[in-house]
Amino acid sequence: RHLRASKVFLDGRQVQNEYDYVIIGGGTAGLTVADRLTEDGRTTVLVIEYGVLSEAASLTTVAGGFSGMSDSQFMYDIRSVPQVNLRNRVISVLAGKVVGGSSAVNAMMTIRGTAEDYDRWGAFFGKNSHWTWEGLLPYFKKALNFVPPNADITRTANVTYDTSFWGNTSRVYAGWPSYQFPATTAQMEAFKGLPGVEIASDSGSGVPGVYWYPTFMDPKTVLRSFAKTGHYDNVKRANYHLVTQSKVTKIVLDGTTATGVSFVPAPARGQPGNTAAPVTTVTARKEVILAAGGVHSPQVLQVSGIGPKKVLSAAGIDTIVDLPGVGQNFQDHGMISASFQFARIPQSARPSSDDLRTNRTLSTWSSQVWAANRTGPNSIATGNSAAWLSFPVISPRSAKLSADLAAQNHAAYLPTGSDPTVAAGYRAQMLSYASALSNNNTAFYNLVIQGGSASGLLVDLHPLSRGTVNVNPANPHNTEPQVDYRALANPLDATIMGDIVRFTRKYYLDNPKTKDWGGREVSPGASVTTDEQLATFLSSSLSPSVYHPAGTCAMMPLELGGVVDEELKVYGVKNLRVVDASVIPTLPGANTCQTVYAIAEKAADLIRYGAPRV
Ligand SMILES: Cc1cc2nc3c(=O)[nH]c(=O)nc-3n(C[C@H](O)[C@H](O)[C@H](O)COP(=O)(O)OP(=O)(O)OC[C@H]3O[C@@H](n4cnc5c(N)ncnc54)[C@H](O)[C@@H]3O)c2cc1C
Repeated sequence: RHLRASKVFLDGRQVQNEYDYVIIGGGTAGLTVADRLTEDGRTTVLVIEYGVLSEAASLTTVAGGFSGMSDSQFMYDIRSVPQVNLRNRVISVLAGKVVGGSSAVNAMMTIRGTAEDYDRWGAFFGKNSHWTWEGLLPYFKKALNFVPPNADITRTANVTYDTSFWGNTSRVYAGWPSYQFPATTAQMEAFKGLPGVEIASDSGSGVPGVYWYPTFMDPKTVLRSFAKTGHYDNVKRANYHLVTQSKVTKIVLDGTTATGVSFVPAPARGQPGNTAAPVTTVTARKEVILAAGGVHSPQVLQVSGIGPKKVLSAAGIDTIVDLPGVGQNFQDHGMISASFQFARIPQSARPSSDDLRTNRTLSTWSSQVWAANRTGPNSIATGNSAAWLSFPVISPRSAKLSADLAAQNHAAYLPTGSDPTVAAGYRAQMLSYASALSNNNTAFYNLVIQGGSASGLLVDLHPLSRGTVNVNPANPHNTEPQVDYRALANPLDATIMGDIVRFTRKYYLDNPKTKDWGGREVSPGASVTTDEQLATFLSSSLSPSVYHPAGTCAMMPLELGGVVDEELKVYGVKNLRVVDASVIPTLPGANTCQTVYAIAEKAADLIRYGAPRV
C-alpha cells in the first residue's frame, strides 16, 4: 500500500482522518517542521511525501558528493521550457523526490549567505522585521550541529573555523572530512595574490571572503546527514505520521480557509498522473503547511485555486484567491561554464586531487584507510573551500554597473503583462542589488576550490533575471509545472557574469601566487574579451540553475507581489503557511540548504508560539 505510518507504527496502519497539522512534502523544511511541532508529544502531524522512504547507499554515500543526484529514482523528471536567450536550450530541473527531499540528494555543501543577504529580506517589510541576520542567526545555530574538523587536519591544512557562529544540539550535522588535499589549501591561499580579497575565519560569520566550510555529514558514520536522518529516523513519537509515495493534488478550502489536503498514489516515474486514482482527504484541525519546495509549492497553490487569475483561468482552474505573485519571482544561481587549468601544481602543494587518479600509491592508501576506518580522501564530498567575493573586489566598474542597475526600467525585463505588484517587488529587489553591487557586504562571485588542475564550479550568486513556475495550461493537474528560468532576461546579468569570467582569468593567469603553476584558459578562450563576445559565450554555455530554485512563493509585502507574510501565512487564506525555499524573496549568496533549515526552524517557532523564541 502507498500509505505508511511513521517509524513507530511499522504495522503499516493508515492515516487518520484528522491531524492538528498536515504538511505537504517530507523534504528539508517539511521534516524539520514536523519534528519540532511534534516535540511536545501531543500535537499530531501528518507529513505527505511524493517519494519513497529509502536507505539506499546512493543517498548516504559522501565521496564526490554526487551519488544522490545521479540516482534518477530519487529525482523528479522535469525539463525547463526552451530558454530563448540560451539558443533555446532546455535545462534539467533537479529536485529530490524522496523522504528528505533535496537534502537527500544535494552536494552537501554547508554554506550560509552574508548578513546583508538576510537583512535585505527584512528591509522589504520596513525597520521592525525579525527577518534579519540577527533574527536568523539563532536559527542557523539551532539548525545544525557543528562538529569541528580533527586537530590534525585543522593544523596541516590550515582549516579555520569559529564555533561562536554554530550550535551543537541539532541531529543534522555539519561535519568535516578527515583529509584535505594540500593543493586545496594552496589554491585557497593563492587568492591572497589578488587585491581586496579577504580570508574569512568561518563560513558562518556573515561576511564575504575566501573560507572553509563544512559538509552535511555525520562525522561518526561518515554518511550524509540530512532531513531524514536528523528529523525523522530517530524521532520515535506516536503523534508524528508520514505517508510516502503520495502526491498531494489539492489543498482543501472552505471559502478561503484551508481545512485539509487531498492526495493520490504518486504516479510511477515518467507516467502522467492518473485521473482515476483513489483520492484520500485528511483534515487539518489547525493548519496546512506547504513544504513542497521551490518548484512544486507554487504548483500546489495554483491547482488549489490560489494564484494569478490569468494563469489559473488559462488552465481552467477556478480562482479562489487571486494572488499575482504565486509562481513569479523565480530565481536560481547561475553556473558559468568557463574552464581554466593549472598545468603544473608545484610539489610543495601536492598531492592534488588529480594525484588520486594518477598516483597508484596514493589511491591504494586512500582505499585502505577508507576500508579500515572511513578516513582519507573518500570522506570528501564536493570539497570544503571556496571564494565568495563582493562585486567591487572582482570588478573595476562596480560603481557604474550599480548605477546602471538602479537606472533601469526594471519592469521591462519581466514577462509581458506582469502584475504591477510583482513589478514593484522586482524594482525593490533590483534597487537593493544596485546598492549591493557597489559595497563589500554581498557576495556575487563564487569559485569552488577542489584542489585539482581543473577549475571548480563558477557561480553568479545574485542573478538579476526572474523566471516563472506556472501550471501547464494544457494539463495542470497531471503534468509537471512549466519551469521558465528566463535566463539572461535582464541584460546586466551577462555583463556581471562577464566580469566574473574576467576575474577568474586574473586568478589563473595574472596572479603572483600562481605564476609558476602553468595557468591556462580552456574556455571561453583568450580571444573572448569584449562584453559582446562574453555574452555570446554565455548564451551557448550558461546553466541558469545550480539546483537552488527559490522565490516562487516569496515572503514580501502583498503590494510588492508577495505570497506569504512575515509569519509565512499565505495572503488572503486562513490556516495556510508555506515553509520551504519558495518563500526566499531574494537568494542568499550561498547554496540554499542551510538557509532552508534555518527558515524551517524559525517557522516552527512562529507556528508554535506565534513569535520567534530563541
Ligand atoms: C542536485 C542538488 C544539489 C544541491 N546541492 C546543494 C548543496 O550542496 N548545498 C546546499 O546548501 N544546497 C544544495 N541544494 C539545494 C538544497 O538542497 C535545497 O535548497 C533544499 O533542500 C530545499 O528544501 P525544500 O524544503 O525547499 O525542498 P525539498 O527538500 O526539495 O522538499 C520538497 C519535498 O516535497 C515533496 N513534494 C513535492 N511536491 C509534492 C506533492 N505534490 N505531494 C507530496 N510531496 C511533494 C518532494 O518530493 C520533496 O521531498 C541542492 C539541490 C539539489 C536538487
